[in-house]
Amino acid sequence: MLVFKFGGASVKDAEGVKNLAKVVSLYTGQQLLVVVSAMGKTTNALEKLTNAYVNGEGDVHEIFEEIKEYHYHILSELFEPYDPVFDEVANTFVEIDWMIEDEPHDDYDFIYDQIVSIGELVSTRIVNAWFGNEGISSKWLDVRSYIHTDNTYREGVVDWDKTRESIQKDIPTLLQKSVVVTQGFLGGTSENFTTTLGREGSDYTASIIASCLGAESVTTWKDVPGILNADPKRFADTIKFDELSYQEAIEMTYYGASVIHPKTIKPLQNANIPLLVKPFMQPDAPGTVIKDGVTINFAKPVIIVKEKQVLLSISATDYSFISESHLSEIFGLFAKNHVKVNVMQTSALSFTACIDLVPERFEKLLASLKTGFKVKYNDNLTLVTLRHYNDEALNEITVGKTVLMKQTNRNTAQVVLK
Ligand SMILES: Nc1ncnc2c1ncn2[C@@H]1O[C@H](COP(=O)(O)OP(=O)(O)O)[C@@H](O)[C@H]1O
Ligand SMILES: N[C@@H](CC(=O)OP(=O)(O)O)C(=O)O
Repeated sequence: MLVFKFGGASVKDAEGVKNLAKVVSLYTGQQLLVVVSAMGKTTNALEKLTNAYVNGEGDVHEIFEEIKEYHYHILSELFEPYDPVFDEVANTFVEIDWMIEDEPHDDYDFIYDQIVSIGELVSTRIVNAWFGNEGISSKWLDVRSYIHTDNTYREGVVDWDKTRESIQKDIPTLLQKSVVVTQGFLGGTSENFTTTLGREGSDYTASIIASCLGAESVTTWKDVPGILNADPKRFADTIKFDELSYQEAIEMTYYGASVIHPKTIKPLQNANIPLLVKPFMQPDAPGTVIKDGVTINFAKPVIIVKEKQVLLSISATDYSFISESHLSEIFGLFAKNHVKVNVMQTSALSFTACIDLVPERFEKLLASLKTGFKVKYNDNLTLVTLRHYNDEALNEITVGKTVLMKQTNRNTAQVVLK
């Protein structure tokens, strides 16, 4: 069986939904499970809606109307006015209406997941209904009953045993009868609340399902020809990799290559399932295959750019040397606040860490660090990682910028730039 993943860019409008069905039609006769993300930039819009509802940042109803309008416009281009899919979509959106009727009482991350998840629930309803229209026999599946997580909202941790059992129990039989359409990015807790797996987590969903079912391969359909040595939106003259090893792909995504979610590769490597990254507008193109036993000579370095970085400098209040017990306390606070360290350095008197700016988490981290340490920070920075770097590439990347931190080893160079 095959697992396909279609991201937001592939279903950003009615043409995208039609194209998705055309791609799927090329695989008629194969057992196929299709994972779909929210349409276009819907997750960003739902994040805005959550911020408006919880923090009063904007007009909740106005933002919600725009989200509904966007989806109803796509629906009107695909279906006749009285198609049952209109009610399915309305019944899904109503969950948000119920939530925003009351004042927000719950934790931000919990509310975020209950609201933001609606994007995938709606997009899969639309894709599934369009399959019906096109004569593709399909079944809509609520992934929250199959991918079981703990209650770490916004970063659900998968309970692999429970997930494997649920997926293996039902899905193989369903796949014998029709294409299965399900949501990326979502999971469910044991109390039946919705979790999300981290932004851009739909690739990971495809990988979880494929690994539980021992799929032949996973294909993520993208708006790029495959995996390139750098993001083509930032760099000209990129080159495509025909093949990559699991190891290289893990390193690239770990450092922030946003083309694939970082958690995607490992489960596939463990089960020896190849990951294909292919362009959804050119389904016959070879794309990039990530698999075992690939060695390549990197003609150009791999460049990974991460924006919205913060460089934190932490010292002891009595100006004593930074000791192991200080570090242990600092890392305890990073872990407690779910803040990931991208690069770090210690000197005699301070510990410096480059982290992603996730505003709500950062504020909490800062407050707790300040109870025991002196903290300074610089925000709005960029972290650039070069894999298989050379001095020329490293110099080029830093031209006209101030380097606030630099770290190199044999394979990888990292610079934090202002
Ligand atoms: N090394 C890279 N190779 C290809 N694309 C990259 C790379 N790094 C970043 N990207 C970006 O990833 C985007 C595709 O990923 P993404 O937007 O997550 O897809 P989707 O949400 O549709 O699954 C591309 O449009 C490109 O701008
Ligand atoms: N919709 C979610 C999950 C996801 O993976 O989306 P995409 O496949 O469009 O990156 C997000 O935007 O984070």
